[in-house]
Amino acid sequence: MTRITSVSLRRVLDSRGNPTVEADVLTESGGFGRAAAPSGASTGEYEAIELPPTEAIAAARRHAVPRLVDEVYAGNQREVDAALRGADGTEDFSEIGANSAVAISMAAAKAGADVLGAPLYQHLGGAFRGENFPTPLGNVIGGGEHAKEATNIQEFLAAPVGAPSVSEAVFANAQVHARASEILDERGIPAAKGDEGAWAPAVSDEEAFEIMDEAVSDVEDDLGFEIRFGLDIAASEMFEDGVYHYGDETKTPDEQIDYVAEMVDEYDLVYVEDPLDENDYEGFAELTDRVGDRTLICGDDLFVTNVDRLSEGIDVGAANSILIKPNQIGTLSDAFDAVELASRNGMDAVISHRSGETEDTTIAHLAVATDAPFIKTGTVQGERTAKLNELIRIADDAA
Ligand SMILES: C=C(OP(=O)(O)O)C(=O)O
Ligand SMILES: [Mg+2]
Repeated sequence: MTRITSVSLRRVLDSRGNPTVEADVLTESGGFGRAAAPSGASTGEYEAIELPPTEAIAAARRHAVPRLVDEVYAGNQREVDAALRGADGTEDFSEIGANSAVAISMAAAKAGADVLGAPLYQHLGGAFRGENFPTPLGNVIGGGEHAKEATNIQEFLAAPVGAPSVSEAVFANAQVHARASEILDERGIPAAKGDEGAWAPAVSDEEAFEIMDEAVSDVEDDLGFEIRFGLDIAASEMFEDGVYHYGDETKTPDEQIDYVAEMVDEYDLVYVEDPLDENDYEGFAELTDRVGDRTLICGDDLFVTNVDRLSEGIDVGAANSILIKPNQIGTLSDAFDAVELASRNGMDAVISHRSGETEDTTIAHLAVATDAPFIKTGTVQGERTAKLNELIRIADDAA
């Protein structure tokens, strides 16, 4: 029933206006799945390889499509993803491109779900999923690689941890985003938006902390449930010549650890992603030791959704959380393996978008399927609201 009869690939636009790979998968009983690859700007050094879409499509047509069509069942995700790995033959998908691989992997999952008549989150997560919903981490203020002339810290993320429902959480983040805009106006600070729709004002990180704190407190008072905030520091992007660059100022790795630990306590941060360079397992371990009892220290560029890098991190206690981005590793099976390894070791897996996105909503289903405590997928702006609105629909469907 779910035998794949066709895989087609095309170039479509992503949210930055760049081309990306979209895949359509059809099965013999008429099941259909469509998915598109996202794309990062602050990519980790150890991510699977994204090829220029035209090259990725040509290579996937040559190597992967013949191994899938009439050979593999879309309902068997492990088999689909093993065929993709076999077709590629490298560790990092440098032959067919992680962009082709992830688009096909996700499209096959959707085609499998379509044939089974199950929502994607249930097909991926099983009959017992749909009970728990992730708290959305909403990017409200940001800079780094996502916006020029803005904060050094890449993302200031609202976290409505006390929201009674996923819908109320989604709307709370939108309200924090709107309140941050008012505060910027009150201070006479103009702000464009970055790649993910966060405000990108030319303010210091210190001022961004203050604005975020005020916006979160105001909306918390208004809505009557707990809202905190967190960060994606994306520190690898700041790290050069052994120090972290904050504009003209620098911090040594020890100073960076002290700074992040102080911010965790001063602002009661619930989440800190990539506080240190992607090669500094020991620094991550020291920071996790200091503040890991009261906040999530999450590895994005550190782990790149890769079980080998995660295993190294587990050995030294480098973090208590991992960011999961399917396109960093290339298939849903690999992403699930990383989630499972993390949860077997008491770590939280947070599902995430990329800064370059499409209307694809797979990660909303993935977050519910894996019981993720958080999903990072923006706050406003179409390619972000596509996932947030899908989460609201999933909650309705599961009720
Ligand atoms: C979403 C992120 O940005 P990018 O997709 O640019 O890596 C991130 O760093 O977590
Ligand atoms: Mg990150």
